[in-house]
Amino acid sequence: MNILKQLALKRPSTLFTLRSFTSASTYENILTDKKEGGVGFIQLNRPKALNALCDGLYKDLHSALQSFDADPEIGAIVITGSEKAFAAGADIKEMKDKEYPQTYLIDMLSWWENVGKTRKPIIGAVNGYALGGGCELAMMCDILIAGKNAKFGQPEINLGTIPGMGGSQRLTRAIGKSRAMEMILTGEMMDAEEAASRGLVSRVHPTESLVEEALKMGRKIAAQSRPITIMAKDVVNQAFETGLQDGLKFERRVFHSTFATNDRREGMAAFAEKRKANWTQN
Ligand SMILES: CCC/C=C/C(=O)SCCNC(=O)CCNC(=O)[C@H](O)C(C)(C)COP(=O)([O-])OP(=O)([O-])OC[C@H]1O[C@@H](n2cnc3c(N)ncnc32)[C@H](O)[C@@H]1OP(=O)([O-])[O-]
Repeated sequence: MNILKQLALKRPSTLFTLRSFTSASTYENILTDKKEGGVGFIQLNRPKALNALCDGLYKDLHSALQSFDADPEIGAIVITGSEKAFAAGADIKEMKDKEYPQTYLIDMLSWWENVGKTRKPIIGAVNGYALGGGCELAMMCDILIAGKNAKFGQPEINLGTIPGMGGSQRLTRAIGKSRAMEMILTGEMMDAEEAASRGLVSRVHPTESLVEEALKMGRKIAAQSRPITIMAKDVVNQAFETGLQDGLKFERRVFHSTFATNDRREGMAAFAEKRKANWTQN
């Protein structure tokens, strides 16, 4: 492991205090950059395997997410792949020889849930294939937008297995039981327009401009108060993860807690004084 990568793993924020480091990216399976306006950018980068999600890619992604989460200059994160593939699934070649006891013992794939523990909002920008684990990774993002050529699918059934990174749960919640069941049992793909019409993605853009649109959305989010943004993300996630009464109670408590922040005071004062809010992030 080179020295820069060791540093990044030991002290996650060290490398991310630079303004931009596209060319200085220290990861093997992803490219990272700090974009203007406080947006952390992550591009999955295993072109020869259509960004299949090998263990090394997970480690890189997790490390980059932790670094951006810890970086006070970053307010939102964009994850994308290539124009051909967001990610074509878990790495089939890496897992084909595994046996049951081993998968159970290490709770294989459970570590991917760490992506959902990222506190800052993640925008997933999907062009091309988002299949199996790729579709599941996309669904771990907080906002999902798609290029016109995006194709979502859970084709594990064709491999004699089932989704293992949350697909059966998140897809069903996102598009309803019947269509999720159809996709998971037939392995067939869904195109971008249908994904938008069913609420799996919030917008569809031309393939070539998708990343710029994601960055634009990221800049808009990053311009808001950081603590309030994280609170807002938390309450929306509760709607996805709990029943209505629990969710309502949680939302109300977090709403009350915004009154403990200066940014809430500033936001309302700025409105009343007809000026732009000056966030102090506390
Ligand atoms: C455990 C439970 C959870 C399981 C979750 C899963 O995600 S299961 C997975 C669910 N996903 C699937 O079942 C989808 C599997 N993939 C496909 O069906 C097709 O690749 C395609 C339709 C996406 C594109 O077809 P295309 O003709 O345009 O392209 P191409 O096919 O020529 O691929 C180029 C190279 O990429 C390689 N590679 C691609 N995907 C994977 C992968 N997941 N892994 C490893 N490698 C992969 C491919 O082997 C080839 O390498 P080679 O031979 O040059 O060394």
